[in-house]
Amino acid sequence: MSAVLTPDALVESLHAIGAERYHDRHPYHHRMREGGCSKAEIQAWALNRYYYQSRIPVKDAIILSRMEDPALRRAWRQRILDHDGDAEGEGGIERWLKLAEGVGLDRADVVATRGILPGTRFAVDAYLSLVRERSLLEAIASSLTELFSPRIIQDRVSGMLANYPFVTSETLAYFTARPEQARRDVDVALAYVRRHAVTPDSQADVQTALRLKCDILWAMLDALDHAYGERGQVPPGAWRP
Ligand SMILES: O=C(O)c1cc(C(=O)O)c2c(n1)C(=O)C(=O)c1cc(C(=O)O)[nH]c1-2
Repeated sequence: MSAVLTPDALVESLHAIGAERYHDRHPYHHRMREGGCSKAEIQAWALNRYYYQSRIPVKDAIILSRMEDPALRRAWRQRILDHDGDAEGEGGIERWLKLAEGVGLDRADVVATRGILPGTRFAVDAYLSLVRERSLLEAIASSLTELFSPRIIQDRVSGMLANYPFVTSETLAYFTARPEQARRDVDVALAYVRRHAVTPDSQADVQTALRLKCDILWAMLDALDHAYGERGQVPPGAWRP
């Protein structure tokens, strides 16, 4: 059996997982930021990722429903507000729809998730299953890919603005608020993990949950690459440029 890690060593091991398998290493991400994607590939990314965006508050509501501690619920419920907003026309989901419209998609089609890839659906639904079926500690730990998101967001936004004339900073406004929100989300999740993952088994569970979440994000880009990249195998029923 492996030895128990200090909280700092556990966090270090999580960073090592991110360095190995976060989706900033995926070829689709690199192609996108370097200007190698067609407009259709950018549109496919926006369309498919909307499904992820739309499920995030549902995922957080599942996690919230499993929390017994009011202080933790207070901290966690902010995530739902970030995505749903406080009123019509506000919040991250609305801003993602603006992004999708900005790259030329029809809002109603995006909201209907018509034409999303089977791989996207399976990957995102796996995230919901994970937070429903595994322990609260693992559910919380699975959000820790946000440790790495500020970096990929900066990389993506600067690359897209530099390389695609049809992409504007207004279109990408979704990402403006995210790095700060992600840092705040991570503070809460990491404090919980440091406090509760104090045995070799629970620490291994945390690492496994983070790997699984990295795999989910990776699988989403794999699906896009397979359908809209060089191979161009668009599955039946999926969006065609
Ligand atoms: O742009 C990205 O690459 C990226 C990555 C991630 C992530 O690492 O999970 C999230 C987001 N964006 C994001 O915008 C977001 O709201 C978000 C919520 C969560 C989560 O697991 O609770 N991850 C992410």
